[in-house]
Amino acid sequence: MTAEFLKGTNLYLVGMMGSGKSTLGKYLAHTLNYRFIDTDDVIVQAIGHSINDIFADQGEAAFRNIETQVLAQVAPYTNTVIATGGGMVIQQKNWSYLQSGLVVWLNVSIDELMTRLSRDKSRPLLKAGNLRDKLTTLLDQRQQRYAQADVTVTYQTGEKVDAVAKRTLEAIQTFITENPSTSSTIDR
Ligand SMILES: Nc1ncnc2c1ncn2[C@@H]1O[C@H](COP(=O)(O)OP(=O)(O)O)[C@@H](O)[C@H]1O
Ligand SMILES: O=C(O)C1=C[C@@H](OP(=O)(O)O)[C@@H](O)[C@H](O)C1
Repeated sequence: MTAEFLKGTNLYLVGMMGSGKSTLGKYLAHTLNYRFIDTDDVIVQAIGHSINDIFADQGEAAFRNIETQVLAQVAPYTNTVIATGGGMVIQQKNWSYLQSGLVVWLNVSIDELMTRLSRDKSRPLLKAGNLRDKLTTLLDQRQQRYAQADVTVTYQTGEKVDAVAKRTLEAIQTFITENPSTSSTIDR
């Protein structure tokens, strides 16, 4: 599929850990013939350590700085789907990069995130304590930021990635039709 309406604009996927940004991002990139980048993967490759180890050795603040640097590096690209880490939205300065493209919030319920993440060991912020409490606290802190996205796609129970992707592209198309000046990769 060539999505003429996108005009090469990058798509940034934001949302909670486990919301499916990487899964949907790969699918969308394949569908659109776009490149796919996962900012966490870029960080792991650049630093040579897992996200868990970076948090443990250098702390969250250092991770957030690296995350911003990676975002700054990928922002000039075009024709790219970028799956961001769940905390990318926290820092306001990151929004200047995110808004160089089109931002999509993958909004997934805490119950669904619980199902997906209950056995996960790769996410340092979920390591200790009660998973539901942690997710609820993080979502409370971040929800307003996620809601700054151009497009919100709310996951419907049981929906497979192809169905989520179809709805995402429809929502993006509607957004661009209603906001024609935002479909350019420059001067947003
Ligand atoms: N539509 C979906 N339905 C069910 N499980 C999903 C869906 N999309 C992703 N997942 C699963 O949820 C987990 C987290 O997905 P992932 O893409 O890594 O999320 P994120 O990149 O947002 O952290 C993975 O196990 C993935 O297979
Ligand atoms: O929500 C967060 O603060 C984080 C989300 C993770 O990415 P995913 O959203 O891809 O799991 C990763 O960047 C790190 O563990 C911190």
